[in-house]
Amino acid sequence: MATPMNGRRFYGDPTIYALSTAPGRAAIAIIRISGSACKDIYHSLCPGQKPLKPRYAAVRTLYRPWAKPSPDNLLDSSALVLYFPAPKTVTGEDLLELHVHGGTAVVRAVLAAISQCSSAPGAIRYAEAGEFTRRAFMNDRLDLTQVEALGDTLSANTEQQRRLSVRGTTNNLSIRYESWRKMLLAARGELEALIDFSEDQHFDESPSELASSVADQVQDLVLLIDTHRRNAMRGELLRNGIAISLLGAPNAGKSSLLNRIVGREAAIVSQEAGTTRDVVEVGIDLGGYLCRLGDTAGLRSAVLATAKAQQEHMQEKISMIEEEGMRRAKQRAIESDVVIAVLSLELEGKKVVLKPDQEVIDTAAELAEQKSNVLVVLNKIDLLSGHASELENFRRQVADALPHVRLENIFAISCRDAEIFTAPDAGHIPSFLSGLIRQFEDMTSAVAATDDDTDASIWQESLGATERHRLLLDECQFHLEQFLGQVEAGTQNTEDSGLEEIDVDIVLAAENLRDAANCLARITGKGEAGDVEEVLGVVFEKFCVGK
Ligand SMILES: Nc1nc2c(ncn2[C@@H]2O[C@H](COP(=O)(O)OP(=O)(O)OP(=O)(O)O)[C@@H](O)[C@H]2O)c(=O)[nH]1
Repeated sequence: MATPMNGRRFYGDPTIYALSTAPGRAAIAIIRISGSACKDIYHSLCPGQKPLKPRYAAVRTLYRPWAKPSPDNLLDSSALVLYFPAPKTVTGEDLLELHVHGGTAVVRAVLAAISQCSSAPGAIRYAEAGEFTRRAFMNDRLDLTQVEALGDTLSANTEQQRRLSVRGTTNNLSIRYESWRKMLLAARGELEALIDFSEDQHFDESPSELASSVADQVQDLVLLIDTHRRNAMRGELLRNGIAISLLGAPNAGKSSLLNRIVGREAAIVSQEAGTTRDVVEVGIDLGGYLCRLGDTAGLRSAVLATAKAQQEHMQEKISMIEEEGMRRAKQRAIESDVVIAVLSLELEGKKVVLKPDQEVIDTAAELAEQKSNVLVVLNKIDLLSGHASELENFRRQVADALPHVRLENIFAISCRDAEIFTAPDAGHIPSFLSGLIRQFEDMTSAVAATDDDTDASIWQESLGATERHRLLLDECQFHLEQFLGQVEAGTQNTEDSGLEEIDVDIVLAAENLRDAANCLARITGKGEAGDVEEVLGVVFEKFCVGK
């Protein structure tokens, strides 16, 4: 059944068909058929009608197969039919497209008719999920990186996911991986020539010169791969969503802010401190970025009491449940891509004060020092009515307490004003959101390989690399570093012992280059058959029937 084609298994039989548009009532439904029986199916459904001109749309009447073309046997009175001959088709096989009227009964009747077009059992069957794309891959019409990008395109929900996946459907990523692989294979070839011919042939370079020039090339490649991996991680933020944590003292207004951002009452807001005990997570599209926004339990120092307890001169102990809530809040913040520390102004008698809890400040300061991903919002600025000039002082106080947070990342807001008023920037929430989206842009734009490399746009496509690519690149980098370590140690030995010949185990070094090249081949699907089959299952899981 299977015949070899371009070194891969050719998926010639059986012919597959499927409804490629969404099921349900619609103006038009498109049925795709791929395989060697396309022409036979056409002649069975459109008996006596003109042959199709390849790649031209034609209007045809569809009848039940093997039946007289009479009104009784009519399936669809006018369908648009297109025929694409192999091999330059989306699947690499003959392809027939039937654009029929989108009524459920019409579609069902045409699908049933297609399955009856051949008397040979199993020659024509309904396609499995992703089978058209699988055939495109098997017939070299798409490589694995393009297949993955296609899967992402189909599941893209936000604008940024769409942009990322559409970029990946070109084969630029594969071209890059292939060029790296070829470079490694050439380097390996040079090294192996040393083993095979060094005894009886003269080389322009001495063995040690050759080893160090190969090491220089490999070193450059390691830098490129490392940049590519960093960009892949940035792309993963777009694909998987940016995790955001709201961190702050009880009653600072975390739940109120979450509700203002989401635009609905996703979290409970209450005057009672400690309302949020566990992480409340909401998925949201912010400016085209998929985000997972988490409201967390309030953080407070053990010695500090709530406002009510303070007034009554008593201290509240932190219960075990609250302690667990705080632990989860901190853990979630550590694991998040962005942390929003919510501080609030409070009324002390008639005076408005900023009394941030030390636990919140310490946690935010530590996070800001480790990664520059902390934004601060100073909430409840409506309490300042009439004393708005004091706001700058409060902002400065926050900046002093959190020196690693940039001043432009400290925002003053009022969740209450945002709730009550309808003005475009009520409560300054939209200004804060613009700042948040700027942070997303910074985190997800491509980085260049070196500081001198000012044009990061050539790295743009690296954002489309998937987690699978990144893991294989990690493995590739490991082998390259092994190689560099061997050359370095060998060169050192040569120098120390005054040897003329380089003391590097060339066989082992070449083996590392081979393993590194193989990792790159596995990314594009040009690896060994077993590897390819293994990833195919994972990649095609995402696909729907008809794609
Ligand atoms: N004046 C004023 N009050 C606010 C503002 N934002 C929130 N509040 C009030 O502050 C109180 C606490 O708000 P929440 O949003 O529940 O605070 P929280 O940080 O989620 O509290 P916990 O769940 O206890 O951690 C509620 O009574 C809110 O109405 C604001 O901008 N101005």
